[in-house]
Amino acid sequence: MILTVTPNPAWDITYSVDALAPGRTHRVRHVAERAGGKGINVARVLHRLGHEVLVTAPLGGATGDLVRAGLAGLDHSIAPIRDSTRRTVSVVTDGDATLLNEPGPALTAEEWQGLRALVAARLDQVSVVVLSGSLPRGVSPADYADLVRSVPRPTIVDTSGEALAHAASAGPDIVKPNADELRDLTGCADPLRGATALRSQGAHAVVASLGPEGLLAVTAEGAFRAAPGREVRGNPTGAGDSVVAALAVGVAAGTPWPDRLRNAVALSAATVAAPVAGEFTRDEYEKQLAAVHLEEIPCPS
Ligand SMILES: O=P(O)(O)OC[C@@]1(O)O[C@H](CO)[C@@H](O)[C@@H]1O
Repeated sequence: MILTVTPNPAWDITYSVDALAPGRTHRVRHVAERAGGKGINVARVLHRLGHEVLVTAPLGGATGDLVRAGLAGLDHSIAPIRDSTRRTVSVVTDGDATLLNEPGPALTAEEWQGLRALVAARLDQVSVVVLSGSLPRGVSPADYADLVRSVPRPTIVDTSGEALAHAASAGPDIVKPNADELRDLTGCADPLRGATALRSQGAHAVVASLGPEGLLAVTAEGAFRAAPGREVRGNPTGAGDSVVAALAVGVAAGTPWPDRLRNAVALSAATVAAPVAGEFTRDEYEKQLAAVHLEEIPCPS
């Protein structure tokens, strides 16, 4: 089983509009609402792929009740919290998404320990742990690194800023920043240099998502670039979560890096083609998989 931890889950609202213009009134063409937060999206993708998955998250208030109801069909273990779970809004135009993410509740030390206890209680059934998304207020990057360190299983971390820096130093198997997160953290404009610098801080592998250009990975088996071979337009929200889901499957199965990356790029591109985060069709996934370009590249010295 793959266990996902979503420290700051959300009720995700997706608005589709023709074009986005700040300061103007927008008539929304379509609204989609669902349980979200990165780890929950990862779990949904894993479930669609046929993998056994367990969602863990803190939830509270009326929004937390909505998220809990939205997890029907996914095995989940929830830490109750006093404050209300957040909402996130994704405004989607043709091929682009603008995100408005509320900060979410502050967790007390007891509530964070409650979440950690849920994770610990199920570890004996788990092959890979995915920790994904932002940290709630009240949880320090050091607390987060401590959680990563405490998990005696392969771990994949997708977060940003100080939380990413601390998590990387806790020695996870993979960290997956996007290009902006990598540049902000390492100060390197070149993602290859950035990924190499982040890996030297302790992560065993760094997989950077580069938007339409695909993925760049620096691993113990070498450095690779993987790019989609078929153009996709749609909603990029959740594309990174599909990358993480594919990497988790690859880690669980012990798949070699080039195949992990091919699967990750194809699944991510298929997710962009679907209207809401965490969705994809098998048909698009398979077409994308057949078209991925993968190359091994020299590691910078
Ligand atoms: O605020 P975070 O935790 O960084 O990201 C949350 C979020 O924007 O990420 C997902 C897409 O990856 C959305 O479904 C979700 O609401």
